[in-house]
Amino acid sequence: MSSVVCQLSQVTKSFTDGEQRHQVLNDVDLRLHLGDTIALTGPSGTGKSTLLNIIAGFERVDAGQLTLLEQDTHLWTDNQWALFRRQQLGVVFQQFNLLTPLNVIDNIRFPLQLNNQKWNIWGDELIEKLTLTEVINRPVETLSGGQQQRVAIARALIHKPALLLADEPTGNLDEKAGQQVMGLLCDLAKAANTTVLMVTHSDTCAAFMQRRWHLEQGKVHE
Ligand SMILES: Nc1ncnc2c1ncn2[C@@H]1O[C@H](COP(=O)(O)OP(=O)(O)OP(=O)(O)O)[C@@H](O)[C@H]1O
Repeated sequence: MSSVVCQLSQVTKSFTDGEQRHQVLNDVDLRLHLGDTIALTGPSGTGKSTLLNIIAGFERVDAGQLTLLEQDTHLWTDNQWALFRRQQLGVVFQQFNLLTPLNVIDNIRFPLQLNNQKWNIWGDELIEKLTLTEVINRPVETLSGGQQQRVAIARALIHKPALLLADEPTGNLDEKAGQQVMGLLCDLAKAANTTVLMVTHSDTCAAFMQRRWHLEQGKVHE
């Protein structure tokens, strides 16, 4: 049995809007093993991004347990969360979220710098496979959407994180660019032995993942 990268046990989360309490997650149990690739689908507003935010430590659970790399996060300090995010987590968003004053190579290098690591052959491979060689010195804001998302994937995987969280990574791309990005994301995550949890509204994108989970009315169903 491969190791467990992320486990949620009876996780509950709600938000308060004025007088109203809105229960988003209701006793959610799930487990991600090393190398899993999972698509998370579900109607708009059901809590898919909230679930990713909880796993990334940007939101805290109301009740239940979140285990990351077999450590209970309940008592993690802000520093422990920062270390987990820096060393073990990659994120890809719909809006790319690149560092716009920087060029392509400096965006990709950024996580390595945070971890005091040097550029290595994996970085060269990422650039080649993501066909970024020609644009390596260009400011990222001058690139197409597809190119920017390929930079975001390189930046998310450069430190070979245990877990990649992707929130509608193809949402801003046309179908052709979206499928290309999905294929590359899957191949490179596999090469890095990175587990992927990806939120998507697209059946085509979900089909790139090994498994699919559906979030509705506070529960995750396989
Ligand atoms: N920080 C917050 N404060 C208050 N309510 C929030 C907060 N974050 C999310 N919510 C609410 O929680 C619910 C779930 O939001 P979330 O963004 O997780 O849904 P989603 O499934 O990702 O939606 P979409 O598919 O439209 O992106 C929504 O009703 C949203 O308004």
